[in-house]
Amino acid sequence: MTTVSKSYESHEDPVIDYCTKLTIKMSPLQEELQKETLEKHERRGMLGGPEIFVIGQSFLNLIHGKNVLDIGTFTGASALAWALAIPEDGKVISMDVDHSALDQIGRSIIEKCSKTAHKIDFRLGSAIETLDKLIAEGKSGKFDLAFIDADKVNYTNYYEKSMELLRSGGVILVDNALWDGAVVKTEKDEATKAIDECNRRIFADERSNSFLINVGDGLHVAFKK
Ligand SMILES: C[S@@+](CC[C@H](N)C(=O)[O-])C[C@H]1O[C@@H](n2cnc3c(N)ncnc32)[C@H](O)[C@@H]1O
Repeated sequence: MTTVSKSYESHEDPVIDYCTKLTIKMSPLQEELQKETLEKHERRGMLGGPEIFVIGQSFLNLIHGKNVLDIGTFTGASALAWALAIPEDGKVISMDVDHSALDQIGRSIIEKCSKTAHKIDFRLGSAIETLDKLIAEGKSGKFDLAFIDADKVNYTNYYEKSMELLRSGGVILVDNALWDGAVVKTEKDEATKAIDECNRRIFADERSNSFLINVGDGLHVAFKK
């Protein structure tokens, strides 16, 4: 079985190489952040794939997106990608339980560009709590895109809360939706079961139009009706 590994990892499929080479476009700031993360962080495999960022940026352009939920910050690469794609008055709320990777690597790189940095609001704490707080503050229906990329056991919860917070026509991107192919295996650990459950929940959900694509580590795309 072939699944597509992240484009910054080595793999042996020349067709995938061809596709990613002719898809990935990164700003110098993104290149620096990717390089520093891959060179310096011991959990570098958590870094989002740049082809996923291009897809998300394209959706943001398509739907004229301004307000983004970035669920799982790590070194800030996905937050930076969305900030680069939204207008001056847009906002990315990026959430994580741990800011050590951001403080070690991403924050100083992102802050070099004042035109982009002010668009990102990094929130420390459980993403469930951050999303619930946004709902309690009356922000339901105010967001254009949600990128789900934090702890896998909460994927369905993140999907549900994102559906609540998105406006009609908004898009949810669920990263790692194939989990290196583990979703099709008979034996599944807790994370794999949770991703599989979320994929099936999205497929059955009449509130959205969706498709699951074999790009990167799998990307489930759902447009809120
Ligand atoms: C795969 S990384 C995010 C990668 C990032 N989106 C990117 O594109 O480079 C997942 C992140 O989720 C965070 N995380 C794990 N559990 C969490 C939780 N319950 N709430 C918020 N963040 C969580 C981890 O600390 C980690 O930084």
